[in-house]
Amino acid sequence: MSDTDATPTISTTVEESTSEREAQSSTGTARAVIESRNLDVRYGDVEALQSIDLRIPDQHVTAIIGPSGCGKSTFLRCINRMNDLVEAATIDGELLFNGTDVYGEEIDPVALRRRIGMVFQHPNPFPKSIYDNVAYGLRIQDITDDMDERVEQALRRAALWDEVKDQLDKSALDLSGGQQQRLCIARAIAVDPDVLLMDEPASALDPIATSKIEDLIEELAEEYTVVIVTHNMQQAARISDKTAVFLTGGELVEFDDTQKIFEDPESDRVEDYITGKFG
Ligand SMILES: Nc1ncnc2c1ncn2[C@@H]1O[C@H](COP(=O)(O)OP(=O)(O)OP(=O)(O)O)[C@@H](O)[C@H]1O
Repeated sequence: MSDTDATPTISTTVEESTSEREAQSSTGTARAVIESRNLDVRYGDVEALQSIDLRIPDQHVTAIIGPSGCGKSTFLRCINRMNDLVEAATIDGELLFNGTDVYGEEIDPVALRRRIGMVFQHPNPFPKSIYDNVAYGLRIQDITDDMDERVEQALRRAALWDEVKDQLDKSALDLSGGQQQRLCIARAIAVDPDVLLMDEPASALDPIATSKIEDLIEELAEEYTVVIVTHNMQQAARISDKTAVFLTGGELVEFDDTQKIFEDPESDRVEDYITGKFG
């Protein structure tokens, strides 16, 4: 289905939700931009997520932590329907983006992924120039006006402009790993998404590049909702506002303010995980 065929599109859904946004922000409570209700995911016989109920607040950083195989990436990939590409995956329950079920029949996954961008563990720039990487998403949306300005703004917001402004024609593949990852972030935000999903975005980077990405994530949360999967508990504690702890078996055990999770979790299992007793 093309974007123009999708009725209603994700864009109209977002516009319809403005009154909800205003109503909730007036109470001082962040609106949930993503909400899962009773979400179950299986890959064939493997139960990857069990009855996940989670509300991800607007314009904050939410970290998802937990031991290997507990379903963190699966949850992230459900949000923008990347799991559609996995034949064995079956999904039950509800996953709402601005109040609309992203698995609803009327939703176009390509349009959805423009509103919910994704950055992966290993930087994956296209084998094109720095400029063309950032311009890519805009061109496929037929946005051609003010292209130079849009590319510059995305690179600035991704804290990369000063390092690349004199070499925009250079191949993206010639950048360092950390620069490539910031370029991938610039590519994702050039189309002005609402949500950025990040799957261990710094785990392949050295400490200096990691620190730049962490600073950037905190800045991005002023404009976007960021959901980050990380194995690095210090990183989750440093940069996130909310933390969800998934444990083995695909269970969401606790979700709360990050400070509460790390200083005074309700669950003994979460405390054992945080303090390194397992996982
Ligand atoms: N494409 C797939 N096909 C079959 N099983 C899968 C697939 N992807 C994930 N799984 C299984 O689903 C479960 C959850 O995997 P997932 O990758 O979501 O966990 P994770 O918490 O992100 O792990 P890690 O921290 O190691 O990346 C695991 O048992 C995994 O083996």
